[in-house]
Amino acid sequence: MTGQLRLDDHLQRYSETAPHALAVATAVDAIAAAAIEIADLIGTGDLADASGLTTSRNSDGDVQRDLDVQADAILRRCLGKLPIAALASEEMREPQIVDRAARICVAIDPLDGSSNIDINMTVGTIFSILPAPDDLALAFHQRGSAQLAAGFVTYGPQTSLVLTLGDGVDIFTLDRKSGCFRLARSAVQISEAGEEFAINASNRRHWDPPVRAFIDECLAGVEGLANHDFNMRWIGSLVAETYRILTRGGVFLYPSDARPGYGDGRLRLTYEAHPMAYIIEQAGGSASTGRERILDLSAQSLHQRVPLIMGSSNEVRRVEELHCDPLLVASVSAPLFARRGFFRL
Ligand SMILES: O=P(O)(O)OC[C@H]1O[C@](O)(COP(=O)(O)O)[C@@H](O)[C@@H]1O
Ligand SMILES: [Mg+2]
Ligand SMILES: [Mg+2]
Repeated sequence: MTGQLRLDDHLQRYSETAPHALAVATAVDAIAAAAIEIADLIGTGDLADASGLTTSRNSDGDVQRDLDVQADAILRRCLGKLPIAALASEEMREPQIVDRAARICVAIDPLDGSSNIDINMTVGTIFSILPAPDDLALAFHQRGSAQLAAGFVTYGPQTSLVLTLGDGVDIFTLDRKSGCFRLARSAVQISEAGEEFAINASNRRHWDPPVRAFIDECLAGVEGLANHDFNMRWIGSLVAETYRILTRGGVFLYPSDARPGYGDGRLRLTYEAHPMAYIIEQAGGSASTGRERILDLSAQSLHQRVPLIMGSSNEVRRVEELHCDPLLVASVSAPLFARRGFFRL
């Protein structure tokens, strides 16, 4: 079937199955239409201009780029025509109540990784679709496990839409000639053991001991307790990192650290960590803060940040073990216990 199935056929089939399914399918279809417009916008014009800073900041204090604002406007226009109860965006201070009678709520990061746009790097759109609760004030305070669907689009060499409707993960690629998304990979699975790690290593001195111990293990490779070598990647774009993990396995970490404002890491729970965690788990991987499963968390505020460690289950589990056990952290740091140390020849 790969290469044959179009996203709209896939959605039509799905929309015949569950109570919220038609609303979810319509929303995904609208996001796909918006993504084609955003891909066109990114693909034309001067990237330096498009990445230009505006004078405004979003609710999280980040300076908005021209493209952040335009991507947000395109998505809101496409989604605004649909029966959606509430819409939340990284670029809006508060959620917008759209249609109180509707069955679903949508949260979006219109342009993820936008600080990279001027260097022609992959950026993307992330989305999370939730059931509409009776009290819409609680729309974006639900646990991640309540999500009905989640996905992201990458604007890279190819424009790809990664989607979970709660039954595995499929990847559709934009066929530019016909202007529609076609199935490229279905039932994507992440390997249990990973051989690549991704973290912004410039923050090493600010990390907590368990994170430092884990990265030290990765760096020690065959000479440490991990017992195999790792490669390292850091793209600085969550969508691109997640796509890589879905393709090659491995682990991504944006942990909390000691810098002011980074006590809960950098990534936002509702429209970054929740949808990515849902996708990663649906592909057989794991997603955690280091102490708790991401999908068990519910946000106290819309733009709440959360430490995010996700990818191949073995590596995520190891990070969790290190968070639970200070003695283990100490043993990793002690040269006597290294694989080729005093007690291990
Ligand atoms: O610049 P840093 O601290 O390495 O952060 C990079 C992270 O920030 C992000 O760009 C945050 O997303 P936004 O661009 O939507 O704010 C992620 O894509 C990426 O993983
Ligand atoms: Mg983002
Ligand atoms: Mg963004």
